[in-house]
Amino acid sequence: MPDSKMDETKKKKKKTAECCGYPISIFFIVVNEFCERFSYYGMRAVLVLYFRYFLLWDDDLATSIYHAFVALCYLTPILGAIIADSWLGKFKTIIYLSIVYAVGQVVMAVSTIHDITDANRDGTPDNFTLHIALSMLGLVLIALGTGGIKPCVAAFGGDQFQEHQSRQLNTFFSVFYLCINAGSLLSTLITPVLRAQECGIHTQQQCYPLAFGVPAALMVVSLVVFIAGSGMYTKTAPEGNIMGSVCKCIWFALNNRFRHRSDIYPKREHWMDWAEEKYDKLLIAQIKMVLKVLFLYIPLPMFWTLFDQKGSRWTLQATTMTGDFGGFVLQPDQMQTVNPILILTLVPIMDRIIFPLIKKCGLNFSPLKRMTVGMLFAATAFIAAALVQMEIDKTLPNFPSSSESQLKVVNMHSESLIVTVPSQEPLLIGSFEVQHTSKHTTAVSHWCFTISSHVVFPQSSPDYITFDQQDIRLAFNTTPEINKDLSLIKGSRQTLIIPSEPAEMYLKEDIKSKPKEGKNAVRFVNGWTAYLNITNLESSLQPSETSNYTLVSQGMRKFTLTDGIQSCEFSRKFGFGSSYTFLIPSDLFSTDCESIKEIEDMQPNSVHMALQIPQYFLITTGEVMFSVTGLQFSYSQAPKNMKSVLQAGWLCTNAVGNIIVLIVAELGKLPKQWAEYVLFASLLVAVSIIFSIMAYFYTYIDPAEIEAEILKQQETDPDKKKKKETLEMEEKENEQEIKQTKI
Ligand SMILES: CC(C)C[C@H](N)C(=O)N1CCC[C@H]1C(=O)O
Repeated sequence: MPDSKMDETKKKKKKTAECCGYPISIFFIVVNEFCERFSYYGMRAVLVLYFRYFLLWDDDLATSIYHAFVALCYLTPILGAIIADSWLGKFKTIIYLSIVYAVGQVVMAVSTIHDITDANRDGTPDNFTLHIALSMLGLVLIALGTGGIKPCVAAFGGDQFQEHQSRQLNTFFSVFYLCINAGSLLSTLITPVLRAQECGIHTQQQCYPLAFGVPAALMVVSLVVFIAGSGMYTKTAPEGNIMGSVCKCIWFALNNRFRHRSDIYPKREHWMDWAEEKYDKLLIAQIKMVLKVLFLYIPLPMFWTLFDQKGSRWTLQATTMTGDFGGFVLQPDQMQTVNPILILTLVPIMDRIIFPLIKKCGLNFSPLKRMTVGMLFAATAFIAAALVQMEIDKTLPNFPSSSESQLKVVNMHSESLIVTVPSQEPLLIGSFEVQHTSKHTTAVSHWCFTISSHVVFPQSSPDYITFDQQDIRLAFNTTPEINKDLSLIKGSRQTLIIPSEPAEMYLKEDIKSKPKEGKNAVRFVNGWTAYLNITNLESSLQPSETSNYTLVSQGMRKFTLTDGIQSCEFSRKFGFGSSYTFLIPSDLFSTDCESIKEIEDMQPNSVHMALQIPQYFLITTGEVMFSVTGLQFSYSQAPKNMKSVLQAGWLCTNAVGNIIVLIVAELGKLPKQWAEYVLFASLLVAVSIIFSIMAYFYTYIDPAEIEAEILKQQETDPDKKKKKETLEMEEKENEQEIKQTKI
């Protein structure tokens, strides 16, 4: 940094107002971060639902675009850091990119107003292309904004502290992290509630404009708060195109090293020293500092690969568990809020109790050691997740493999039927009853036939089901006897519905995995003599027809059945993740719906979501040790003119982790989920061992001290003038290049 500029900064630093040892400007920065994180996580909480239920995308497209957006948000920090450190400085970069961000949020909120294209006022947009285009534009702007400002805000916060405030500087990063999580916690609780409201000009629909509008408003507040602190900030001016100089210096060092590869040339301590002929010692030393830290970051994405699965695999795991806590019911996706809640409690505990205690015990718990231990905590979290998964697996239904089929027979005929399957006991199926046989595999290797075994009804009269090698054949004791050949779908569960007229029997595919989001799948078989309208079903049910599954949430659910003349109500309490087929008998209305029979296609979840708390506790403890420390470390080890760049490098580890999750999700899973968890835990243990070895060879530095020393040396260095001239020439060349490109 030119000496005049450094003096200017020093002068400004002296003027900063303090409160309890902290610069007052910090208040504006942490409030800004709180609002920004509220805005980001609030918008993210309803994004997939917006894709799925407003834009009507399928699950795969919705989740892919969502993950691509998250990855982009953690890649754009590089851009923000380059703009800040090489061109605008952190303050202006934060302001300009926050404007981009707020505009993005507003565009996103506008894209969710269905009325803007709903000319026929039917409640659905008429021009999806416009809504998609607007939302994609909004998301790109948001990604640019949120990612762009992220490395700058943390580094800008650090810049506010003076040399004598190093203890406060460390606490700042913890408070900064607390604000991130307080903002994200509040918004992930609030925005889904806002979405569930109904609003609209012509028709009332789910209120996405409010769910996206409130985060947009918070982003504007964030910007206003940041500008309000303007007069109090310590603003370090950028030192020209530092990133351009860094790239050129590295390129020159590599080239020069290659040109002098022969043994006749004496070796130099570091390959970057080959830039000494042309470049300033200070720049070379600064590049060395950054490269050393970036090298250390190579194994770190693995931590985020595990961490980011909280939102995907762990939430899926929660959908196979029960969230009934007695007084309140927790939905599977709400389990994720345990992470920010724990952050809010664990950060102060670590900072105030655990770390000071470790220090008192005389142990040197250096930042890199903390990060290694953080990784080990995350690995144990995955072992805990594997143990929970094993418990869940014990309660899951025995789904057919890809070479098996499962069949269940439902008899809605007025008389009992008997079914025989070769090499099995004959089965009696009473009228309006269900019969399931135990698993049976035929001798033919490519054709496995399994009949599930949930409920066993008493057997009384003999009749037969037969099946040949490819298909099954059913014979019924009706006059004349009915024979039916059926082809079962491999890897599927099917129900054979035998209606009041057995000759019209048909197969209906059953649900073959746990219903989504912990909901319950229900369907009805209409044994009533006329069509029926049932609440929650898409269309009316013809006589003998079986409806498709419809998903209902946990709790007491009421169904009204009507044939247009008579009606009755049927209520049932549901747990999580169950599936039922309800048989509607011919005496439906005379029994006031009481005679409806239920078949449990799938048991409700029985393992409690509270069992996930240990894994959340472990991963969050790991996060506090890894992420908060990483943030501090990236700031403290960066040269003053590349603080944002190193913050961006740190955030990049998160982006790469996210991308790995995407790839892993695409590549598919191990057959057993618990095995996948153990695999990830083992990989992270291996990576943390590698990281600890790398950390062992890392020497902590005080960049400011090194920089001051080099500057002092250069004062007396006769070569200094020459190198300064070269640098100035370079800068002029740069400027000319830029001018020419503009022309
Ligand atoms: C996922 C939580 C809502 C937030 C998380 N605990 C967290 O603070 N972060 C995850 C990535 C880095 C950091 C953030 O800056 O959001």
